[in-house]
Amino acid sequence: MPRWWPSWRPSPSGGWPGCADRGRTPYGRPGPCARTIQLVTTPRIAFLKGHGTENDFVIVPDPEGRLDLSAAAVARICDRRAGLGGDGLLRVVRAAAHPEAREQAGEAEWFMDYRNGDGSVAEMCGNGVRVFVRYLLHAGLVEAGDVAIATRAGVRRVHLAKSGDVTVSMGRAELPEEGVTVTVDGRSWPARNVNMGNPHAVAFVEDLAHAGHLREAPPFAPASVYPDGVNIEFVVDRGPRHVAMRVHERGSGETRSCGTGACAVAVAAVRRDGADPAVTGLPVTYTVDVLGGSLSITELPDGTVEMTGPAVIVAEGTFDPDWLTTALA
Ligand SMILES: N[C@@H](CCC[C@H](N)C(=O)O)C(=O)O
Repeated sequence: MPRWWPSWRPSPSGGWPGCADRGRTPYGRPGPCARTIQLVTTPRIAFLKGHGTENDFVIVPDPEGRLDLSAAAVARICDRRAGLGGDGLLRVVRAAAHPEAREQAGEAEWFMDYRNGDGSVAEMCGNGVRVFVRYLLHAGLVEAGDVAIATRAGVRRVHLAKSGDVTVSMGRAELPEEGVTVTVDGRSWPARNVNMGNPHAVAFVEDLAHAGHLREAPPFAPASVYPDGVNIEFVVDRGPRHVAMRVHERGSGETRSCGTGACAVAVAAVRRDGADPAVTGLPVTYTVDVLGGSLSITELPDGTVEMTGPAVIVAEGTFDPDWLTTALA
């Protein structure tokens, strides 16, 4: 049974709905309205905070899909000074309750509605999906073992134990021929185009410092290769089957890790190193160091990419209703 179970939304007028029809939770148990007057006037929407290799997220459980989170509201929640702070937001919605998931979720009961820190929608988040499943386990909504999660990039299968690292089957990478040239501070590199459900441009560089401050998205050309923007990874070698990366994430800026980015980097390194499992018939594993830790990425002979890494829940609480009403307005 989840500990936090939002079942309210602000009324269109900005106030909170009365409790006449809200006295019971979706499980039929008495809800707060049935118990105290104070909670009637201050209904609480839950949040949690979590991270995977320091790519951090605000988690908002919204099983019945009742919250209307505009881009501006997400950006406000993810603001590190005026809000809770996060690289992105994970809204936890039942697949059956979300129009983007209903048709394609298959056996997946839960849909990961991922938003970048600026409120933009992205297809997939590799660190996010591990944290998402860690939350489901924490809230008692799934059991340890294999769990299917619906995302905008399709269903992803996740293996999690009660504690420790989480493994995600990230699907196959797409490697369109056309790449781009990325430029920072007068230096340019060719970047490989790798799609892990979301778009990445992977540039092998001599020194990670050459990526500069990464406060703004580095320019790339031709722009037509990524009409919806791109995540850009800068990569150096650390040893055999071992690389390190920095990333500028579309919609979030420089982050301390990007799971889909680490997969894209490993897939590009596999091709560069002539270790393609489809050719050798052997799985190959790369360690990808990110600023916030390390991820282990394996490509299998059928082209499937698996990612293993940590997923941590840090805190849980409730939004101040007045603040949230303003943020959602
Ligand atoms: N941090 C994520 C990727 C999040 C989405 C990305 N910024 C995009 O817009 O595609 C990850 O761990 O994969």
